[in-house]
Amino acid sequence: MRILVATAVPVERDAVARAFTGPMREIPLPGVALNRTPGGYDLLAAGVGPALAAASTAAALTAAALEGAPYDLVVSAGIAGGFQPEAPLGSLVVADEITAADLGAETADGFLPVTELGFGTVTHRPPQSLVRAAVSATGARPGTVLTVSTVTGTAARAAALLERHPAALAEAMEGFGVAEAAAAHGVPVLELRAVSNPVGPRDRAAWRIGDALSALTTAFGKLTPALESWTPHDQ
Ligand SMILES: O=C(O)c1cccc(C(=O)CC[C@H]2O[C@@H](n3cnc4c(=O)[nH]cnc43)[C@H](O)[C@@H]2O)c1
Repeated sequence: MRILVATAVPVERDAVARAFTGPMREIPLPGVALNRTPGGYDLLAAGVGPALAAASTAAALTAAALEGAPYDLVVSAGIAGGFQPEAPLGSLVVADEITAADLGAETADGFLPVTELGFGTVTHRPPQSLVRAAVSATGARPGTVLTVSTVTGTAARAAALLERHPAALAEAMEGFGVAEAAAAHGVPVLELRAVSNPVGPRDRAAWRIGDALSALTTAFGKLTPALESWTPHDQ
């Protein structure tokens, strides 16, 4: 099983790396660098936001395919804002839906997703069996993880997002981009997030990034055996 784990920034990648023992090997590729674990996981700090995350993930997927050793699974991982009270700080969320929350058009009657404008897609659904395996291994809650290009900073915006996406547990900035790249290569995707801050009014003092990064390390320690025993044919 060849697995690519895409985080946004190096501190998230390093939090994932701490779940593995042994030395990492750096593999430079055009535009990106992979950190390969002794067990063969490739860790990628893919950048912040859906566009850069998609471009970096696509570069890694293309390089692997051209080498004749394509990935079997892509995991989008990192910290996230959690919708309260369902996703408290330090808790884990696994996406059963990865949804681009701000990909569309603002109209006088409200927001229209691109799908209602007649093109594109706004949601990717990871394989249900994989979500179940990840939930059971890590204790994460399953739910929608929104991808946004602008971090929510007001209670009104948080409420508007929840009204449109009642099953949303968390928001982050890369999952949909990573999922688009994976889908273009026909590779399944999973998104795992550790909650570092509440979604809502901006309050930097409320961030618990260290706790979220520790939760991410612990989660990957439990997740990897589950990923390795999962087969893409499971539903
Ligand atoms: O400046 C702020 O108010 C602010 C609040 C929360 C997060 C940020 C970031 O720049 C982090 C972006 C980074 O981390 C993920 N992330 C973490 N929390 C959130 C969130 O509440 N909403 C969206 N993304 C979040 C995200 O995936 C990025 O990689 C700044």
